Amino acid sequence: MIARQIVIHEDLAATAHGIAARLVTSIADAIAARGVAHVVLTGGSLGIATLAAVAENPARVSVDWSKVHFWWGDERFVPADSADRNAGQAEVLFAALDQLGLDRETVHAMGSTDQYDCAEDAAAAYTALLAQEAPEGAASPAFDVLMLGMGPDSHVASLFPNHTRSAELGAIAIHDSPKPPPHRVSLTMGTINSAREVWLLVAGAEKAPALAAAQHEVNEAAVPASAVQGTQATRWLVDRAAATLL
Ligand SMILES: O=C(O)[C@H](O)[C@@H](O)[C@H](O)[C@H](O)COP(=O)(O)O
Repeated sequence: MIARQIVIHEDLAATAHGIAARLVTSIADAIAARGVAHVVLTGGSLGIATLAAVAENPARVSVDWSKVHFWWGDERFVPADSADRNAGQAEVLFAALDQLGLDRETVHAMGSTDQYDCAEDAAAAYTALLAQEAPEGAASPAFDVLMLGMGPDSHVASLFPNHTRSAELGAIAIHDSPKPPPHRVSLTMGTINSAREVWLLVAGAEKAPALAAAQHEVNEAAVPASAVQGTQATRWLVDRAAATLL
């Protein structure tokens, strides 16, 4: 049975700290069970606030961070040092974990315009990297936790309503993104839904209609967030303002 859960927290800060505590515990559980943890990170205000909360969570010292692989659900295809890069914004966590054994070789950033001529090439390289770390016969690691923000339009990763979709596994290039910047790399819905647990991080009143729509019926094209599902659990970790229409 796939667990489906909605947890309502008081506000954005409480949501970030609640998710951080849950994440540290889930990572410790994965390492205890399988010797390794694969975690997919997300940008966005709540996504980055969550990483900052992990960086100061007292339980972080109990995790062997050298056994953790960090991946990304999506990335803006911009220069490596652009403030738009999710990977750069996550330094708030990585810098804190450097002292706790984090191996930067297992922080798998998506490619930038410094490395690749086009988003297609960056996506192909990420697809290859996912396959390299995947168990025999799989296209990507069975992510223990895959976190996603959700836009007010119900987009997740860089999968926007009635925009580019792919039935393939791995990462794809996105162009003409309705939200700037226009060029991005994103995991596909199939790869997102291959994760053991998918957590949707949603805060703010402007998200209330999309959060309600995502619970209503599955419609991947019109409401991408509605189609997200982990193989073991799907958790909507939200704040009170986002939950007003539930
Ligand atoms: O790539 C992007 O443009 C953002 O990262 C985006 O996908 C974000 O995760 C959601 O829109 C939620 O963002 P907020 O938490 O800031 O609302």
